[in-house]
Amino acid sequence: MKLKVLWVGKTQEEWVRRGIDEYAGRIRRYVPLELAEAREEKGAASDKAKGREGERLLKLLPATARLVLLDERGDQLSSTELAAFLGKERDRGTPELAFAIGGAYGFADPIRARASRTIALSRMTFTHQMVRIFLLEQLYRGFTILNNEPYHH
Ligand SMILES: C[S@@+](CC[C@H](N)C(=O)[O-])C[C@H]1O[C@@H](n2cnc3c(N)ncnc32)[C@H](O)[C@@H]1O
Repeated sequence: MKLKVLWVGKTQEEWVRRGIDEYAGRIRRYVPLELAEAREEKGAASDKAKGREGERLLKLLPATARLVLLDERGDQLSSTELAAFLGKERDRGTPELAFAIGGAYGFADPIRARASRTIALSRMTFTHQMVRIFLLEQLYRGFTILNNEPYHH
């Protein structure tokens, strides 16, 4: 199984880029991982912006990929539940599992309709930049749990 993490807009801060590189490198010890960026829509009303950004995210998504959206209103999982989800997708032969992080206004309905599930990292709202690191760290943690490695306590 391959992983793909999609997001909207450039990574602005150097320290966020370093965090992404760190955890992406760790995840790649377990599975191939691709990171892909959709262009941010600037200067449009929020509904238009999230609609256009959603279309761009969908263009980056392979037809056979299962899509998981990150959204503060989604299902809240523990790290072990996320690990179990990754393991289940791997074992059922999912070729590509994609996680998408929205832009400043979140997701429009068409991309929500394409998703298999929606998960929250917390009920709190984080910046779409910081969620990149939080998600990648949780994916890495999930693989250490699946491999019985001493990272998750
Ligand atoms: C600034 S938030 C968007 C907030 C927007 N008000 C909304 O309704 O989605 C940008 C993106 O970061 C991600 N995000 C922020 N907080 C999150 C959380 N607690 N759990 C999961 N994803 C989160 C989501 O993908 C969201 O689309």
